[in-house]
Amino acid sequence: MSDLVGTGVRVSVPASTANLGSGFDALGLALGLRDEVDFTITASGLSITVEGAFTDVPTDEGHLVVQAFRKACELHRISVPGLALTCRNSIPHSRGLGSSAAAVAAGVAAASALAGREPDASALQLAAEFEGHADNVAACLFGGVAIAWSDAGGYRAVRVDPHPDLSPVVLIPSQESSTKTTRGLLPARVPHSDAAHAAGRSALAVHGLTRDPAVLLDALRDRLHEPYREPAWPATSRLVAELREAGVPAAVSGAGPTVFALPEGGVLPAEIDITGFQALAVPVDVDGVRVAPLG
Ligand SMILES: Nc1ncnc2c1ncn2[C@@H]1O[C@H](COP(=O)(O)OP(=O)(O)O)[C@@H](O)[C@H]1O
Ligand SMILES: N[C@@H](CCOP(=O)(O)O)C(=O)O
Repeated sequence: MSDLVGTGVRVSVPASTANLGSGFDALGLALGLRDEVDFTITASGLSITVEGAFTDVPTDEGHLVVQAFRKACELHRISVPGLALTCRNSIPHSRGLGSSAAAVAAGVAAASALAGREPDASALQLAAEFEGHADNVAACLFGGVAIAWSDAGGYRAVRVDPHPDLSPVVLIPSQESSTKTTRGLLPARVPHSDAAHAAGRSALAVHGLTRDPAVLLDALRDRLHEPYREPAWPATSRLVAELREAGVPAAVSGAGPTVFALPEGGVLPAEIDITGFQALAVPVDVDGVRVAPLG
């Protein structure tokens, strides 16, 4: 019998907004909207309880948190005879707010904790390999602004402190959009001038997110993914354009269809028409994943 039976951890994971416009597949920002998952190691079987606003997920081995947890347990050589999971979901699914990255990060962080480890570079590697988007995963694990990349050694990221004046508003439509589907809209090649545009703007975005938010209106403009994905969410593209026109730094959040905006003081100009979107002011999250023993 595993000596873990009867023990457990509570994991709290933040939402994240990836890309920040010009930083396609590279930049992420953690947001203070959290899912919470309780993992209890039992003698046998699998039970999953899902509470909260977003409950339409499998309740068997197909559950994303379970899949990531099992994979990470294998890596840490942890034997888990049975598992009881209670999920309290607040991050909207398939809206571009990193719900899948949060689910995977929760599973990986729980296994790390049972192995007596803090979530570290190997947790990033495992979670990003599993989920596919290191920009979301790094922001979710480590909080703040993530700069992510990959090389022959795997997925890497650095965390930088966000500027304290960032006051994000996310505008969430009821429409869902699958990240996998909209990645299929991206071309294999882009013009050299668009690549150069992205290099400059994404470097500027890091400066804006950390040192000088005044440059963000320019910095968040993108040519690498937003124009190609527009057919999947035309209303999102219109709202991003309207916000930029009004001087508000804005971008498509992740693979959409949520709109990410940084209005001054966290208040959108009254003239912006947000019909069809739910506006939610969410603070920047600086903590990343939190893990505590279940008591
Ligand atoms: N908390 C969760 N528990 C289980 N599965 C989840 C959870 N969050 C997300 N998922 C899975 O991930 C899918 C959404 O992933 P994706 O299309 O990448 O969108 P998002 O931008 O929300 O990450 C959901 O349909 C669901 O299958
Ligand atoms: N860089 C990825 C980010 C996907 O984020 P999500 O929150 O929509 O899953 C992409 O743009 O595909």
